[in-house]
Amino acid sequence: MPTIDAPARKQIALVAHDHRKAALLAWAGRHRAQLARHTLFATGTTGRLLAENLALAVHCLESGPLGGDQQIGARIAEGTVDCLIFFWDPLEAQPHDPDIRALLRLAAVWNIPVACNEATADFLMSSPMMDSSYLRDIPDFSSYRQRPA
Ligand SMILES: O=C(CO)COP(=O)(O)O
Repeated sequence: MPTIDAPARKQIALVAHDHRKAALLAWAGRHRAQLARHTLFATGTTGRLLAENLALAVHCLESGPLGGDQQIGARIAEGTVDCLIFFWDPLEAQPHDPDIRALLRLAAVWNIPVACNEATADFLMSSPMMDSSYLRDIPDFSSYRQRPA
């Protein structure tokens, strides 16, 4: 099975919907020192809040509803995301729901570790695999790519 070598310094994508941003900020504050050892990127507003409140270096993409979720999805397909922390809001419909579903779908396709709440995010951060090299299996899509049209 093909693998991607996720190095000790991970590329972590962070995303939170508006009603979940406070929870993500509180969570990120608890893990700030560890997060700072990785490469962080985020949808626009989430990234700005992380940078302003926690002084973390974050590559800010476009705001989610304006295409930020799709930008992260594209990076997943390109193999440049090692982990996704996505505090999505289970209690409010989002105008860009198709983009959100697409992002979560691509994370499943490419076997990306995903946390959608604090408890799972805690588990991810406490994993020894987060701070060391990790060989992530990716499915062998060669026969799918070569299927007859
Ligand atoms: O809507 C989002 C993810 O679906 C988050 O976008 P912002 O970080 O720009 O608020």
